Amino acid sequence: MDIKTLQLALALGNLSLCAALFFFGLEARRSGNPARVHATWAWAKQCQAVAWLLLYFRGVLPDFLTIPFANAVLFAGFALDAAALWEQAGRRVWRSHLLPALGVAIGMYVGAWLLQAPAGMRIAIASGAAGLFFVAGAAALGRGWSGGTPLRRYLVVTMLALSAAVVLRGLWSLLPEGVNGVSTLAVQGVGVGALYLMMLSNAFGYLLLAREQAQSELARLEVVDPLTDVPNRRGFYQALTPWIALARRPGMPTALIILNLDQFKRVNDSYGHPAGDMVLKAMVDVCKKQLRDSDQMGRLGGAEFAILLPRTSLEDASMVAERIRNAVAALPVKAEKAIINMTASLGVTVIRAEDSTVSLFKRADEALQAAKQGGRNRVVELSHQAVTN
Ligand SMILES: Nc1nc2c(ncn2[C@@H]2O[C@H](COP(=O)(O)OP(=O)(O)OP(=O)(O)O)[C@@H](O)[C@H]2O)c(=O)[nH]1
Repeated sequence: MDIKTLQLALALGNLSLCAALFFFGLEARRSGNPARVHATWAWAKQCQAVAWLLLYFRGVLPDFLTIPFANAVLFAGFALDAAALWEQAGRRVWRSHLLPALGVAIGMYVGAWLLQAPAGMRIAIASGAAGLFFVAGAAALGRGWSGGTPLRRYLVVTMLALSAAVVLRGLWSLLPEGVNGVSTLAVQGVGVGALYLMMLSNAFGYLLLAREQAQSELARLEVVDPLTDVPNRRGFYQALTPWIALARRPGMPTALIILNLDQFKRVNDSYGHPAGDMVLKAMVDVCKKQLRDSDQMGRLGGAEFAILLPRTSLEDASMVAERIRNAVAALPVKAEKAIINMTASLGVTVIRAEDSTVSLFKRADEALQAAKQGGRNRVVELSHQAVTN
């Protein structure tokens, strides 16, 4: 395959990825889920498609377009490829490293062109820059090496090998012509072929990271409440299980508080659902400020929360609950249209040796219902006696 055909294949390959990303974004917007994550990768593909097209038309279009400009756009595309991989790997700090590197690469290449340096020098600069950005991308994939899948490791090794091929092709161009008896065309072919394979490896690597990120987000949402960012019922039960087992052994008890915001339905009805959401988030912040790091708060659903207090007696847990009740009542929540005053009712109990999750929550719920029936804005411990109001 000659170089021109490979350049055209690279342009078309990147263009088809651009088209796929465009339609992916369209679908996402239609389903009300705007695709924000793929923007960097889409830019990378657009830059590369434009650059390869310009390179393909070398000799037809003016030199400044097909040499310095095309290469600068190509470097930007490679840098953005690496950036997209780093973003998918969860590290967005790439800009501080990749942007200066891109600036240096473009500066060196354009400088060499303006100074009319030999073509071999320009090729070496371009290959070095490309190799650097490819290694940066491979490093993003390689972050998960120890726990990585064989596919991930294969892609890292492939990308590193292709980076090495690209850099060696650049170094070869610095050698005096004819030294090795290898045809220049063959070496050029290896270089552009490596770039083609890199386009494919990069796409696989990117999609692999995107899939892993989506999977870990799904796994997180199974146990975390997306609104308040505390464990949901399932997550809270998971955190509770070892403490129920531990309650069968002698030692300090573990306490459980159930908190329900009073008349929360009225907030939604009067100020709207978004205001209700703001109140829920604010309540979590208020409660967390009253808790120790070792305590665990979860959202059981609606306006109901549970708080686990390891190594805490019933008396101490009631004091904490009372502190929370005071804090909730003392802090008005600023919503868009109003300042909302809230109160909360709380039921407190400790885990007993014979408890199961069901019996524990039944008791805590009885205490909570007693607080509601006693007039709300109060704490009741399992003895069903209101300790305060
Ligand atoms: N804004 C918002 N509201 C929610 C959410 N989940 C449930 N709700 C609403 O929360 C309200 C729960 O009210 P309840 O706890 O049953 O009752 P209440 O009005 O607080 O009254 P008492 O508990 O008896 O004091 C219902 O109106 C639900 O529609 C949510 O995620 N956001």
